[in-house]
Amino acid sequence: MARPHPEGVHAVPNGKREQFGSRFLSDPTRVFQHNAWDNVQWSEEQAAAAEKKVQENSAQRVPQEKQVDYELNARKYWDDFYKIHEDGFFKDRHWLFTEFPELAPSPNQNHPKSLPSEAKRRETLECDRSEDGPGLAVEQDMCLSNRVAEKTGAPSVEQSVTQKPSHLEQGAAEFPGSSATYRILEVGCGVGNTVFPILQTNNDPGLFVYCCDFSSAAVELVQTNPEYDPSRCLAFVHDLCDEEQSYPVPSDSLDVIVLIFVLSAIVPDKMQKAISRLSQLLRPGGMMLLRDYGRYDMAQLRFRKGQCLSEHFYVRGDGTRVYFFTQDELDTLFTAAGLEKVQNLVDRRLQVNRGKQLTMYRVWIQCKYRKPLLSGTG
Ligand SMILES: C[S@@+](CC[C@H](N)C(=O)[O-])C[C@H]1O[C@@H](n2cnc3c(N)ncnc32)[C@H](O)[C@@H]1O
Repeated sequence: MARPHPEGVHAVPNGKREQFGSRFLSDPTRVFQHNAWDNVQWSEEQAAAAEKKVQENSAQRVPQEKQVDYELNARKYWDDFYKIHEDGFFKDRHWLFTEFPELAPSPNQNHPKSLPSEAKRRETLECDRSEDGPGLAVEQDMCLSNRVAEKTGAPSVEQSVTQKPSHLEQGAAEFPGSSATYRILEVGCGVGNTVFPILQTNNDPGLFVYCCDFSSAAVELVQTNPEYDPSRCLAFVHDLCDEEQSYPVPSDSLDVIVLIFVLSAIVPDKMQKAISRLSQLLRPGGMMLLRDYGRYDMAQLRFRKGQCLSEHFYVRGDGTRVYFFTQDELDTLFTAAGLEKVQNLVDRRLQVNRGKQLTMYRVWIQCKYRKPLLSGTG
């Protein structure tokens, strides 16, 4: 262990794998010279202060009837979020291919986005969002998605919510993307900030990308994106907590499943079932990839009293919810689903607002878990 610095940061020890970049703060007087510092480790004092802050902001819980509303109307709160922000909120994440090369095992090296510069990567290695966006109820417009469905041949929003994929009913081998040789599913895809970089970067002709979200507003934005190509991609509405709803692919059919800042959005007691169901879709040797919020991330410390739903689970001002994980919790979720650990890392980053002279300590967790080659998973 390197010696803690009095200001709470110190450089990583020599020889440690530089997973998340390599700008280390060894001289704290230089903190405002760059926008971000990598692999920042916390002092005991800083960790204790974070724990105290969380104890304080979780002392008063959201009343039970409001908790029920946030659960029952979770989809509506996210729909409202996307109707307000459309596709302007989350940034495209071209760092994906550095952290998760499984998404583009044979990338087109000529594509400008396939090999992100370190500067670009620093800029985008986060999922930042407003914690207190206004909640605004807007009536759903299902017609747009149905017009899109007509144009693209994709299932309409209503169809994809209510219809079971026919191949599952009939046991047929045909399903969307069944002729592909490399299948990726992104769950909780939002407006496609992961999907479109994958489609741009991974030029494997055998690639097929499925992506889903329970917000029909988000899925519409994916389907209406000029880069949406139904011969390579299927966007559909799906609630990963809904055990009655089938995915449009059979068991053991996916090479990769991606979860980027989505597991944290669901209620903790539904996480295990959701991961176990997804695990069944992976082919033996297939990988589940996750990046999500870590315990004591700045976003957790910023919550005010009265926004806590249960331990480490909070509701934002706009009604969307977020959980802050430990590495062990994620390990338990994945291993209980029959997967084996390939990677489980914590990324501690110090972001700096040089104009306002502010420091922000971010904590993200990144995991890769594989379905064993010979197993009875589940
Ligand atoms: C923080 S956003 C991340 C979006 C996207 N993965 C990205 O990184 O840009 C969380 C996403 O999860 C979706 N989501 C939340 N709960 C879900 C559920 N039960 N089933 C499917 N999607 C869900 C939300 O609609 C939202 O798009």
